[in-house]
Amino acid sequence: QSAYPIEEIRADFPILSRTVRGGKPLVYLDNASTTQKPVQVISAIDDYYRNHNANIHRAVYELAEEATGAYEAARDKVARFINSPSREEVIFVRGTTEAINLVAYSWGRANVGPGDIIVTTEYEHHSNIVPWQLLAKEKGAELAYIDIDEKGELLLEQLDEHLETGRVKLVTFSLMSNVLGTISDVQGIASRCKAAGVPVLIDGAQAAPHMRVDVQALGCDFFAFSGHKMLAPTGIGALWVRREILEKMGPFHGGGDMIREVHKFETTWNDLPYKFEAGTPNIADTVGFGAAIDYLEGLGMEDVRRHEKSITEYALKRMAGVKGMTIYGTDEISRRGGVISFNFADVHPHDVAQIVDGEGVAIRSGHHCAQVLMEKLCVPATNRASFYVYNTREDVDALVTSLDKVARLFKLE
Ligand SMILES: Cc1ncc(COP(=O)(O)O)c(CN[C@@H]2CONC2=O)c1O
Repeated sequence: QSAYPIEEIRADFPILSRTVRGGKPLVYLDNASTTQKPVQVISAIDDYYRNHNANIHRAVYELAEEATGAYEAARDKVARFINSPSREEVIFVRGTTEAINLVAYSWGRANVGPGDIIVTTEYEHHSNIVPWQLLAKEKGAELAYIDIDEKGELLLEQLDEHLETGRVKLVTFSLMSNVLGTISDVQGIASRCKAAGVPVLIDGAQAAPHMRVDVQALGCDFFAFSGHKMLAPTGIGALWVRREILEKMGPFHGGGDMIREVHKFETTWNDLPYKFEAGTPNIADTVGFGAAIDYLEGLGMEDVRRHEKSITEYALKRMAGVKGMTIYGTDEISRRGGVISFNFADVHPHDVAQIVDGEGVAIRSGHHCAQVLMEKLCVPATNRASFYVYNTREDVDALVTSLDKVARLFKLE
């Protein structure tokens, strides 16, 4: 669409001018793994260390006030970005993995017991399966799955069956699959869980960077996502918890800042959200997270999603013409994010990625931390191309040209 300032956007990402493999222009199509950073984010971090660096929340000198102000301003930006009812419900964590582990530890241990069921789905990332396996094993609870159909859509009648047992204590799922791109029927899940009085955790790692997220409209109780998948540095992300639940949760880590008073044998906790932010946090990268949100808000999440739908639709069409290609997931573009996983007949994905890399195109080959899904697809791994705000149709053309080369090399028909 003409209004989308793709050239100005690309100029904001120095790394996109790189060449690789002997002078070939970099075509970066592994955004589901991590995204590149605009100069606005890089400069925000640089400026913080050059001019405002101090530890936060404690000292009274001006530098510390500036550092605290920058850190807490980032929290306000995150709260607005996900339409949280308040800033106190936003906890900074390292990323989605830590966010989900915090819920499993601080909420799960106090609320899940023997015979209880935690429901998740077949297409989850390991960070939304393994913490629940650990909790279930420790508590004598059970893990249950919602299966997917051949198009990667969740079979919600299975959720009904699990809920009918009356033993379900949590339903936890990805709003968008990082492998299939499937955008799940969150209204269908949340309405069923609300009717059954069961809390919902949404893994928003793949969704939050790519579509407007409104935790109030989603009707979830926990929402986890990572900064590095949305133009921000690694090592910073956020967990949103509905206040009524958060107020009842015990702390995750003990230490400085999360306390009010420490005596030899008794300690009282700090207010929300600081009760869940022990120790010196990742201040500079949090400031970078805020700058990334400013950048995305500047583009507008509706335009981000519109651009990605256009690129993904174009990619699906062009890739369908490549010989020997199998594409996983739905071709219903309104239910698919900017992620395309695919395989070539019996060519190992690592061989495909290697040949494609030789043409300067960076895609991912592997199980994408979703081995339960790989079992379902009956493949050890897939190739995955994933798009973001700076990708172009020319990037897709470069991908398809390199995939045609794979088809020729392996004489695929
Ligand atoms: C859906 C989903 N959930 C959880 C995570 C874990 O996030 P952190 O690693 O930031 O804690 C990821 C990361 N996506 C991975 C990262 O590498 N390749 C991927 O697809 C993800 O895509």
